[in-house]
Amino acid sequence: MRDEKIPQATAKRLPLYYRHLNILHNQGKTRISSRELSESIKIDSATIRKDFSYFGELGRKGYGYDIAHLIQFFRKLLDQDEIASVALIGVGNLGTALLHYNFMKKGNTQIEIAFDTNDDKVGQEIGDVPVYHINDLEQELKRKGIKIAILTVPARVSQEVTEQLVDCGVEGVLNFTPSRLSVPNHVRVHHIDLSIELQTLVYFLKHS
Ligand SMILES: NC(=O)c1ccc[n+]([C@@H]2O[C@H](COP(=O)([O-])OP(=O)(O)OC[C@H]3O[C@@H](n4cnc5c(N)ncnc54)[C@H](O)[C@@H]3O)[C@@H](O)[C@H]2O)c1
Repeated sequence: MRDEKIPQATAKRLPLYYRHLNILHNQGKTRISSRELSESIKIDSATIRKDFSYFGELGRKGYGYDIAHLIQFFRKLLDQDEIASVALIGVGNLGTALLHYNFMKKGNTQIEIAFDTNDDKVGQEIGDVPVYHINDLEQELKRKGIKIAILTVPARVSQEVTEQLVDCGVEGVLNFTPSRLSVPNHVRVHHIDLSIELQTLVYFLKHS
């Protein structure tokens, strides 16, 4: 691999390539051109070639890409052989839906534990995931060595809960709340803001 930083946009597409290559592999395909890959994955072929170029020669001119080789390469790159344990904070409408959604079928992440303040939820198992009281956050996260959290609490408590998470050693937060969170430099926050995605879609429809 070249010794240069991979752009965030490229890094975000890697799991998509990995998932799609597995689908093609399961369909019995053994090799694919960047044009064919582009058509099936709906990303233009110049972007695919540029993304892949960060990792050296993954394909051959006139031959295309060997699918099994690419899968093996991306599996290693994305640490797919290791399962990342995740905690979910806030078992409301969205949190409950995510607990029922089985991440394992799609990748290498698994929600192992959930937390809430509501006594009606604490002690339940939702989608096979146990729900604990937020007061047990530190003890349970440290016991399980969990470093990634999904945040599905109301916006008004999101900063306070994030600070609790950071104090417990969490290094990555997938933030579903509309709040912009302040975190120390070593912590990474990814925002999933559905209203912004929708507004962006509306903008593109109007301006393209
Ligand atoms: N529901 C959606 O479709 C949706 C979509 C996108 C984003 N969001 C965002 O996701 C977040 C959750 O939305 P929702 O509809 O599931 O809300 P909700 O009110 O149904 O659920 C929030 C849950 O968080 C719990 N909670 C409150 N304070 C807590 C704390 N300090 N620690 C732990 N748990 C706590 C509550 O008891 C509740 O179970 C919100 O910030 C919302 O803006 C929701």
